[in-house]
Amino acid sequence: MNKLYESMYDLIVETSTKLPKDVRRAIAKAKLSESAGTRAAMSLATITNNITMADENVSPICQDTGLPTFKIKTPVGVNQLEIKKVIKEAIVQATKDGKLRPNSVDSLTGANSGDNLGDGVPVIKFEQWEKDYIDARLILKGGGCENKNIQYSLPCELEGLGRAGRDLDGIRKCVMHSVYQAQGQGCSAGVIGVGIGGDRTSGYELAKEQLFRSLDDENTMPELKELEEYVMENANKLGIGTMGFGGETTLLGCKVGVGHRIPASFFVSVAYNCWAYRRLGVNINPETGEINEWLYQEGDMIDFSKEQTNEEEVAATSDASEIELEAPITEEKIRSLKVGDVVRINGRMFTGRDAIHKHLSDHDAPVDLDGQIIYHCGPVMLKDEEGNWHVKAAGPTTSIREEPYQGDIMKKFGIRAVMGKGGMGAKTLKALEEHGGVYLNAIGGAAQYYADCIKGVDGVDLMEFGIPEAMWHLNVEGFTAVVTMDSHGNSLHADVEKSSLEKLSQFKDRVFN
Ligand SMILES: O=C(O)C[C@H](O)C(=O)O
Ligand code: SF4
Repeated sequence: MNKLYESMYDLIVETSTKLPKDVRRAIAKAKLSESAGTRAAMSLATITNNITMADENVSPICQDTGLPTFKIKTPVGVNQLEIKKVIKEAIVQATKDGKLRPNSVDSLTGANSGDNLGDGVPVIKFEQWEKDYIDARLILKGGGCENKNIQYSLPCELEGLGRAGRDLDGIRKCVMHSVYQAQGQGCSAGVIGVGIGGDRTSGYELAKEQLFRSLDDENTMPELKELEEYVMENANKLGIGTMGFGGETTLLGCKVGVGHRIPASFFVSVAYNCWAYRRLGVNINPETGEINEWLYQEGDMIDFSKEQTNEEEVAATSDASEIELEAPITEEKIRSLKVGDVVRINGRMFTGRDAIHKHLSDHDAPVDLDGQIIYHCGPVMLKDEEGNWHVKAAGPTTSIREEPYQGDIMKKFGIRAVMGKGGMGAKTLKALEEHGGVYLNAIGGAAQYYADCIKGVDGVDLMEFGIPEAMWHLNVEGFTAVVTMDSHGNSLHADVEKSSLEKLSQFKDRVFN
C-alpha cells in the first residue's frame, strides 16, 4: 500500500477545502429562497464567495477543521494498524501545510499538541466487510456545531412543544426542538443527523453515522422518510435563518437512523453540523493504496465563482449603508450604532477566545485594549522562513462561550466592540448598555473571506495558549460585520430566539400516530 499516504493526504486536503457537491446544491437552493436585501441573503453571498475562495486557495473552508473522524471499511486481511499509522502521518503533514488547524488540546493542561494528534485524536473507526476494496470516509466537524448536539431522554417536557412521549410523534418534537435550540450558533443553516434508540454513546454514534449519508438520498424506511421530509419542511418555518439572522432556510438536511434500545431507555440523539459540512470519501485499492474513486460525486457541481461576485451581490442585497470603524473607538461613536447597521472595520483588531477571556479576567492585558475591538477567532496561521506569520483562515468562533467573562472584561479594559458569531446573552447585553459597547456578528465559517481582509499580522501575545487561542494583533481592511447587539438594549439574537419559540409552538399538536 505504498500509495496510501498520498491517498489519505488528498482525502484530508479535499475534505477541508472543497465543499461536497450535494452541500453546494443545498446552499444554492437556500440562496434562491432568500429575498434580496435581507441579512440572510447577504450572509449567503459571503458564504458562497468563501466556498469559491477555499476552492481557489486550496485552503480550509472554515478555520475550525474539527476533530478528524474517519470511518473505514476494509476487506478481511487488510492491516488496519498500517492504515492508522499512515492516517496519522498524513494528518501531521496536512497540519504543517496549513490545511488543518492544530486542534488537539490536552484537556487537563490546555496544551495544544501542535500536530493534531493526541489521546483519541484523530478518531478512526474500523469495520470489516466482504468487498474487495477499502472504503474510507472523513468528516471534519467543528466545535461550534458539535456544542449544539443534543440528546433527549424520552419522555420529556420541551419548551414550546410540551410533552414528548415514547413514540414517533415524541421523536418529531425532539428533532424540531433540536433545531430551535441551536439557533444560529452552530453556523446555520445546518444539517442534522438523528439517532433514535441505542444508549447515550451508541445513540450519538448513530446520529453521527447519518452525517455520512448524501443529502440527496432517500430513507429506506417509509416512516423515517416521512419524518425527514416533515422536519425539512417545518424546521425551515422557524425563521432562524442563516447565522440566526432570521430567514427562510434554517436547515439544509435532516437524516434519521434508528437502532434498538433497552426497555428503560429511550434516547433521541441529534448531531448538528454547520453549513460548512465537510465530509468526503474514497474507495481505495488495498494492494496499492491508490484511490479508485471519489465518493459523493453524484449530480451537478455548482461553481459559485460563475455566479455574481460577492461585492456585487452584497451591494445588490444590502440596503444598509456601511459605517466605517477604526480602533480606538470612542464611546460616542459606539453609542451611535444600532442593531442592523453594517460596519466596515479598518486598522487594528485583537483576537481573543476562550483562553484569553479566562486569562484577562484575572490578569492584566498584554496590550492597551482601551477603545479596541476583540475578535472571537482562532485562526489557522503559518510562519514563513523569515519568521513572519500568515493568516490562512480566520472566521469567527461562537461568542456565547465568553458570556461569563465578556461584560466584565469590556469594562475592565475599556474594550468598545466584540465580534464573533451566534450572539451573546443578557449579561453581555446589560454590560454593552452600561459601558457603551457593541456586539458585531461576522459570518461563521467564512474563514477565507475574512483571511483576505487581514492585511498583516503585527504581533502576537500569549502564544503559550497555542495558535488558535493566542492573542493575534491583526491589521484589517474592509472587514465587514453586522451590529446584532447595541448599547441601547437591543439584541437581534434575543428577538430571533423569541420569535422562533413562538413559531415552534405551532408544532405542538400531534402529527404522527
Ligand atoms: O473553533 C473555532 O474556530 C470555531 C468553532 O467551530 C465554532 O463554531 O465556534
Ligand atoms: S465556525 Fe461555524 S462553520 Fe466553522 S466549524 Fe464552527 S460551526 Fe462550523
